[in-house]
Amino acid sequence: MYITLSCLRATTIVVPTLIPKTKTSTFSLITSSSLSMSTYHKELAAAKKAACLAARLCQKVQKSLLQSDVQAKLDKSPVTVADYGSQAVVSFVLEHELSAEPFSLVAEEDSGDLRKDGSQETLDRITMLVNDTLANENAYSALPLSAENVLTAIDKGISEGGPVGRHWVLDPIDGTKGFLRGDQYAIALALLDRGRVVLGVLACPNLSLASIGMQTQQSSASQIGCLFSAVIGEGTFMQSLDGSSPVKVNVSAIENPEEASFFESFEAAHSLHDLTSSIAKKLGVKAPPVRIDSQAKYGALSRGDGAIYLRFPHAGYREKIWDHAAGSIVVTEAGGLVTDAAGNPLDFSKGKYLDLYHGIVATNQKLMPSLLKAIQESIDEKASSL
Ligand SMILES: Nc1ncnc2c1ncn2[C@@H]1O[C@H](COP(=O)(O)OS(=O)(=O)O)[C@@H](OP(=O)(O)O)[C@H]1O
Ligand SMILES: [Mg+2]
Ligand SMILES: [Mg+2]
Ligand SMILES: [Mg+2]
Repeated sequence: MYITLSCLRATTIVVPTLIPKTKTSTFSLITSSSLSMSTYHKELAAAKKAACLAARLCQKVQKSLLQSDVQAKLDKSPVTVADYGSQAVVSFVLEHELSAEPFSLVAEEDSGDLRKDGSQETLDRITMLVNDTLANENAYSALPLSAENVLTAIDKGISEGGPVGRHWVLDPIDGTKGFLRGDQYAIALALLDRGRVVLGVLACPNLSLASIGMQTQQSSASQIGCLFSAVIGEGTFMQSLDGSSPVKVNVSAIENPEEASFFESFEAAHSLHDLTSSIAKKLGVKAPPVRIDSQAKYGALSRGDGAIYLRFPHAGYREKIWDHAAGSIVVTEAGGLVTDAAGNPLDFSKGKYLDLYHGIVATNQKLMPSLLKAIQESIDEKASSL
């Protein structure tokens, strides 16, 4: 039996489907034995709803991006009306769907620049986008939101996180540069419970439902827009952003590194492409790197499109938890491993930043030992050549 799951219906339960698993597919469908009410089912439904609504806002903006929609932050990185609007929508929806729980949100954006003189027009545009996005949500009596309400919703993301209690972690648009290019980006939302990631949702509006891996022929007719979701101990699922039934996904089972392909940042400034190419060479990887923006890389990895994700930022860069929290649980619940370059698990309990040895590595359990060895050799060689 099928029941369509709309990701916008916050209370919908995952429903069993009974189609046999194909030999080549890394997807498997949910069986009735896996149907259980998880500890985080309410939070998962709210997170999916928030991410889908935010994705809708982002899609609307990406279709008709105006020059005035884009600004530079203090660190010179770009931010758009969609980053702010997405953060306001997610913050508002989570707080209203889970009103019985204390609400703490660690998020990338804040309203500082929007409160400055000369920002009124931008703020009005964001407020209009947020209200348009939430217009059909009749359950929210607080609508329509004023500009001040929108600023308040954005600033709920001020929490520092940490090892105590629950904290939502949000990147309202991960891969803003990809978003601006019309390429990949993700709305990445996770829940920390006592410092551990227990739930993650990744909305990837420009990612096809079909594989983007090297070996698979891409169909231009493939539907675009994926929603990945994972709850601790329950696996990772993928569905279309407009609400198909979720299918269970698994990371690649490839054991021979020569057959593996790897993902890395599109932006060379975000990861040392020369180091990753040396690692790939040592491993015997034949395929060229697949460079795509954002945590869409984690989503693609979770369904086996590629076998490895390598991320080695330039010296001095500190990774933020919102760039990895949702993606890491999406991969680990699909059977993969996500560690730093020494094989240590990522520690999300330290506040906004991750303390890492060199970089972040994700792959399956079989490939990880040889991958870590190749990484260490490449790091040592690079250090001795300096
Ligand atoms: N110098 C440097 N090094 C490493 N990482 C950086 C750097 N600067 C930014 N960022 C973060 O990278 C996030 C974008 O993710 P990706 O690198 O995977 O995508 S992309 O290739 O850059 O498009 C991006 O996330 P968003 O700001 O949400 O887009 C940043 O948090
Ligand atoms: Mg980001
Ligand atoms: Mg961002
Ligand atoms: Mg940013």
